[in-house]
Amino acid sequence: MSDTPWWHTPPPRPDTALAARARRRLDTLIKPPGSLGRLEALAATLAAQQGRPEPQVERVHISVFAADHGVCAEAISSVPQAVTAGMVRRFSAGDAAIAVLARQLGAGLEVINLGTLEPLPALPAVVDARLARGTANMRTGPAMDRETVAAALEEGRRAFRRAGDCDLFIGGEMGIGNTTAAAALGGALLGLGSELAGPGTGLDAAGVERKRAVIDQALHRHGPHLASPLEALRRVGGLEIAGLTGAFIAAAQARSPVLVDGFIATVAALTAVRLNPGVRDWLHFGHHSAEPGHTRLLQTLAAEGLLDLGMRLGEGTGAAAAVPLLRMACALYREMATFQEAGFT
Ligand SMILES: Cc1cc2ncn([C@H]3O[C@H](COP(=O)(O)O)[C@@H](O)[C@H]3O)c2cc1C
Ligand SMILES: O=C(O)c1cccnc1
Repeated sequence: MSDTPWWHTPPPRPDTALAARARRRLDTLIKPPGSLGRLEALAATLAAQQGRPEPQVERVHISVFAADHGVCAEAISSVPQAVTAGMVRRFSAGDAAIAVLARQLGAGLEVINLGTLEPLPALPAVVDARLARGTANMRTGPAMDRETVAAALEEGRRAFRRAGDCDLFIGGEMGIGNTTAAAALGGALLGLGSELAGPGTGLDAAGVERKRAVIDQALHRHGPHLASPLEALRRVGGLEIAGLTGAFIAAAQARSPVLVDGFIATVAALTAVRLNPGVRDWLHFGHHSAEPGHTRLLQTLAAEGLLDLGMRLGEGTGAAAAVPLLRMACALYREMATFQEAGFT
């Protein structure tokens, strides 16, 4: 038995020989070299990650982690906290945005309730894994205790394992107040203050100022403890952010490519990379969110979102919207003729 927690175990490296082979093949296809732009790099990277000469993104699984936030007591969101549980019901009913997109893609969708304020009845496609009645208010104390953050990471790993043998994993989140937690956690990881805070669901300028003050007070209160990414996650993060973090690490450890969503999911991805740097090799970024702090997060991860549609919803929607591009990249790679096959000289 080792004392090192599972989330520190480095993932394998993608197969660079397969990536090189894929790039060579791409240059033989009937097009000017490089003319399919980032679709070419996508196909090569997916081949290397999947360990397959012919990459594919047929089987997609989406896990949406949901939880409430004690910091909502500080009036940092434009909507009431009860919307978190309300949306879990809509995910289950199949008429929320991510449920519609999952159907469009033929993707699996599972919701993991890590901590709505009130319990929910048993619902189709919802796993009841409530660890707490939401987090505690980060402004006045740690959001979670040590056991809870470890359990939330573990629930993320379990959710990924339930996804089974998929070609691509997407993690989404639902939690009113979680752009405050994500901005605080991102600020802690980057050694910033509240610069990453933005309107979230729709705060006005005065609301954003209030949100920034709450984040600055929380960061000040937790001070030097935030130097550890796990402590930062525990003190100013959220249950669903920890679930996402655990799922991303587990996916990388199992050689599964991950398509990261917007602002909150990217903070979880950054947390995963800080806990376990090799995770970065397994991440793709679906889009560039309209939440202003996303730009800085993507830069830090040397990442570029595939789409830039002004989306700012979360739930995994910005990642789901990019899946057709990944599918096209794979189809082009697999199905285009080579110059030789086409008889060109
Ligand atoms: C109806 C509704 C559905 C959502 N689905 C995702 N979010 C998004 O908004 C929330 C974060 O924003 P804030 O920090 O400002 O509360 C998260 O639940 C996120 O997933 C939603 C928000 C609403 C209102
Ligand atoms: O980019 C996101 O994920 C986002 C932005 C605003 C609100 N909820 C989610």
